[in-house]
Amino acid sequence: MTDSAGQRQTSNGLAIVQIPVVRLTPPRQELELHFSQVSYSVKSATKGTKQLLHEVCGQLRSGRLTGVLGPSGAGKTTLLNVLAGFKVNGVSGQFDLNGQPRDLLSFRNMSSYIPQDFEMLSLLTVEETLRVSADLKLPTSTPLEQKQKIIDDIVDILNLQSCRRTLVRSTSGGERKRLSMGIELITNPPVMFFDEPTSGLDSVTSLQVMGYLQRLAHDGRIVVCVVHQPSSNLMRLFDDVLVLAHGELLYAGPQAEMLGCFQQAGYCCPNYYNPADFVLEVGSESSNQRCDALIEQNKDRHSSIKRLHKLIPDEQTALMDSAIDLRPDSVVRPKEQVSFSYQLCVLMKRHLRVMSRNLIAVQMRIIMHVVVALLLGVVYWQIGDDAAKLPSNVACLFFVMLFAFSGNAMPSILLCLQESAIFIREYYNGWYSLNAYYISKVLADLPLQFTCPTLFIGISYFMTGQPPELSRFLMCWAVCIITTFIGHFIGVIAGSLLDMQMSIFIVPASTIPLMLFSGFFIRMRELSWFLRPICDISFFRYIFEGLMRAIYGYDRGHLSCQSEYCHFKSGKQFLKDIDMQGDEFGWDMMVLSLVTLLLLIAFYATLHVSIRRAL
Ligand SMILES: Nc1ncnc2c1ncn2[C@@H]1O[C@H](COP(=O)(O)OP(=O)(O)OP(=O)(O)O)[C@@H](O)[C@H]1O
Repeated sequence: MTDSAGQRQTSNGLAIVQIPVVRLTPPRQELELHFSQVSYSVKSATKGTKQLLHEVCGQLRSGRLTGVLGPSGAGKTTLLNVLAGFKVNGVSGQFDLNGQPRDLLSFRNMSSYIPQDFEMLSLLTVEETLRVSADLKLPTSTPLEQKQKIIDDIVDILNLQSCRRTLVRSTSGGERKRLSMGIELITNPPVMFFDEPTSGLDSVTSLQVMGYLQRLAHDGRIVVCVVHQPSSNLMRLFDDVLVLAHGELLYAGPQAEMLGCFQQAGYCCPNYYNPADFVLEVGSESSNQRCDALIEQNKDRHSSIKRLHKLIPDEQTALMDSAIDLRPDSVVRPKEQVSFSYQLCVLMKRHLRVMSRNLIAVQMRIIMHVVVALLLGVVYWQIGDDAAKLPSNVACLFFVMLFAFSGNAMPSILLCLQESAIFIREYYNGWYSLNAYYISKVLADLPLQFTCPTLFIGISYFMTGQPPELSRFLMCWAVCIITTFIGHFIGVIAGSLLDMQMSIFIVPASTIPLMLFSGFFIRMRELSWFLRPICDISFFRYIFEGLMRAIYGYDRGHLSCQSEYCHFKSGKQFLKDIDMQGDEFGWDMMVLSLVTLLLLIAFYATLHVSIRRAL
């Protein structure tokens, strides 16, 4: 019987995955990656150097599904990263591809790596996600029909027809796993690495996902996947296995021969016992002689397979590693397939599409600006021209500054947090350059940076009764726009550099104290001499000064006085009293533009740091 998920029940009740008949063109070349004496160490702040892999040996072959097994903390993910070429610093040993020393860059070009937490943009549909992948990963010369055919084939192969037009965030865990495979399958890579592709899935969906992996392998690819604790059903799908314990390989070879090798070393698997559970239990034992026997046995087995290549001596390895250290980017990152302008165009379209669907960071932000502007208008209704209410009007303008800044800084943190991991993965897969991502991100965010402050100042300016002069309105609008830019860039810088908790703490903690030096809470001449320089670097000072000058400067003349006594009747006199005399709006804008420029540069540097840090 076949169910809707494409599964058939056998007479003994086991679910068997029905793989659709559509096939991607099998990879042309047969590959065999042999690795020997591979070690990997990291420098840790507390313990000096820590060795995570100890001279492991084994091989990966086309047409075979290889499972990486081992207890938690054994080094499975680390080994996968090293084999895939994602980790280069601190790696030593020999990697041979079809008998020749592996060229890391071309290997990275022909392989794909699907991490456990494969981040995708949740506001694109399944088909749109595959299309972006096709647009950026296939050469520009690929005709549109061919791209569509590849997408259709992948949708069929991975059984994604039913959710083709569903947003990624609404898909099930299994569909998301299959989509992550689909994204990487666009280029039909001959080598695929998967880290825990079944994590978080139920046993039937896990079997289905593993069935797809087996199919990809049997089509002629090297497919390697880490599986935490495979059931006996899953275990049967593996052709080869790598069994890790404490960073050592206990066994690397065909699954059929695994239990025999363990038996030779004195470990006998009981009848009717899941072999995966058995090897995990052996691997969990603390190091003893029999485990050492397994490790030695595995090393002997693989050194006899490949004695032709001399190992890289330690000194030479160290040299190679330090060379890699200097320019890791160019070593592990394949070159982009499409031109810079095409990358920019695809990324812009994607950013805008995602933004248009982003309820919290975009739609709610727009609504919030309108609602707060109306509230401000009601609270400070028509006070702008009344000299008796001048202090209230100044508080109103201070609020405008505060809201334009924080109403954009905080939501922008969210915009970047969601995208950081995706950017790093796509960048390292050679989808686009850092410059293309940076420019598209800055440009695509611009419409929002103009819409929100324009709506906000447009409503609040007239409701609060500020002077009905176009030039003064435009000056206030310009200050609000630039304040929004500053808030936005501070938000995205924090969001791409720090995690959510830190960003939400750091942004207000580092900016709100600067408001003390804006000239609103205390006049500059009243500050202690050693605090005055802070006013010069507080961008809030220039924002507030700009708003004050726009409203009260430039020959505003006398304000109307609706009370018996008004202390400040002229704008000029008031500005003088708060140390903001002089019609220097241009100067304020120049400083604020400089701050924006510095933040733009800082954002670029932040993206650069985040890609270096990911290596
Ligand atoms: N950068 C690092 N610095 C120090 N130790 C690390 C670092 N990365 C990994 N480790 C340690 O290396 C060991 C292997 O980690 P790895 O993530 O490869 O294990 P794993 O077998 O995939 O575990 P799990 O199945 O629990 O995901 C762990 O003990 C881990 O704490």
